[in-house]
Amino acid sequence: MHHAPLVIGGKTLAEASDGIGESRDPSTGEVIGTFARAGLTEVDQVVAAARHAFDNGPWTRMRPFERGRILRRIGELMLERRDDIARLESRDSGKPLRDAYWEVDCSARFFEYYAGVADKQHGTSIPLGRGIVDWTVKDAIGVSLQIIPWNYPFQLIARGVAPALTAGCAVVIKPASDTPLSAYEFLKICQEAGLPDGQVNLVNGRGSLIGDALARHRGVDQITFTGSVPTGQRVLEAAASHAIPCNMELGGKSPQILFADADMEKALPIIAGGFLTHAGQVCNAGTRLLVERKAHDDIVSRLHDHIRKINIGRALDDPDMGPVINAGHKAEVEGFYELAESEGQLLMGGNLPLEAGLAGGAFVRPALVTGISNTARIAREEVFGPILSVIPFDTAEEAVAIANDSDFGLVAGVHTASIDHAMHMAQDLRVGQVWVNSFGIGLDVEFPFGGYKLSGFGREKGLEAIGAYQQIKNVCVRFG
Ligand SMILES: NC(=O)C1=CN([C@@H]2O[C@H](COP(=O)(O)OP(=O)(O)OC[C@H]3O[C@@H](n4cnc5c(N)ncnc54)[C@H](O)[C@@H]3O)[C@@H](O)[C@H]2O)C=CC1
Ligand SMILES: CCCCC(=O)O
Repeated sequence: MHHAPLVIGGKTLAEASDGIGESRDPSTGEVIGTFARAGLTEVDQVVAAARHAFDNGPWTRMRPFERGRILRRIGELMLERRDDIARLESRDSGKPLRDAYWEVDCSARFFEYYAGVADKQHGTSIPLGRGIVDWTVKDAIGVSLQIIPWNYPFQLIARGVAPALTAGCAVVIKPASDTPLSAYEFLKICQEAGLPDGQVNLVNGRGSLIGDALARHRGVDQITFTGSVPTGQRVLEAAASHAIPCNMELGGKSPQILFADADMEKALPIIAGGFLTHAGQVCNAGTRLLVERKAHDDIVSRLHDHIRKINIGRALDDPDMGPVINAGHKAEVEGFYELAESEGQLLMGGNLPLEAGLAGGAFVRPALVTGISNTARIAREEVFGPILSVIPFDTAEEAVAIANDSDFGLVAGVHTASIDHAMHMAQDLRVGQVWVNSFGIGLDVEFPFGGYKLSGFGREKGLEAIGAYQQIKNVCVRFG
């Protein structure tokens, strides 16, 4: 049985003021671990520890290339421990084992990538004429609070913490209570790689209690949040109470646009992967399929054949699709199936695993909804489950209009053989990222990621992410 303690200022605390929480395996419902649940007492302690590390610790004074070496070592240690971390993450979050391996590999890539960026944070020199020298420096913003959701806990810690450390920040991590275990593996790796005490701290606990108190704390200088829109809005209110900047990565209802000229054989697994990965519990899941009318019946029949064969099972057995995160979320997803049935036609796939031992698992079946328009609730609301709304269109202009008619604007996929269609979509879609003949490529940490509209603001990944953790200082010197 795993136990995740708090880590504050380098000290490991097995117990905390809000008691002990339990973490369950979504595949079976079994308790697989416990965690020390921080309360308000530890909120003050953890912010003080991060502040102390930032204001007085060695990281701030270390040369950037030396920071880079420690960041690189963190990535190496992740790869050395990938079996243990992937198995723990697969069990705790319910994602198929191969996806958990991908998550660890991707986390290591974040540290490799930002290790190389650490010593390249140049400022600019601004010409103001003779007798004046003016330049900018990129200063670390201070203490970064990272509020993490349950869908990709290990990877989303890496995604935010790597650029924060690269910029010179100290960090407080607040994981989601459904997936509290892998964050402690991350802390152990940081300590072993030589990261100074207090530079990264960990507090598990209730979002509405410690998440809110941390976001309001005057000792926090910046927040990176990934999660739902309503919680993100609460975090923004808390941040506004002391006027600090936030990176918000919220929900989506991302379109995949299929033109009749696309190579259907190639498009099919991409479209399916877009809404089935991690049982649809991905912020950028492609859950609206906009299909050119003449290809509608063909693709629906191919997709239905595909989802009929989906093997659903225990995450550690590496099925096509594992469970959703918990019984409460399963009930919510099933509520959306009922809604879909009342709004259109529901085509189900997969078979629920009924073996002994799996009855307590939070399994749902993948589904397609047809016979709806983009005004249906099922086409507008984020389900965070494996359900694809299929909507026909007649022209490229209509496809863009439907795609953009959404509260969200995270990503979009376009499947076409026409360069004109591809470029038209890339230009006019109101989303943070457009994929052409692909959707969510492998281990890429190099490009920016983030949304328009209710999908949030700020960018994760790539060189753009560093800016969230820096502020610009200008120095102007007159001489002679
Ligand atoms: N964009 C994304 O990647 C994600 C979206 N979601 C969406 O959110 C829905 C609900 O999932 P939840 O786990 O309840 O997500 P949530 O958005 O409530 O939780 C995300 C994180 O925020 C923390 N939190 C909760 N209340 C807080 C507060 N008042 N102040 C500060 N932090 C707080 C949570 O403890 C967790 O660490 C899902 O069904 C899905 O639709 C959930 C997870 C990830
Ligand atoms: C795989 C990256 C997941 C991103 C997210 O759901 O927030």
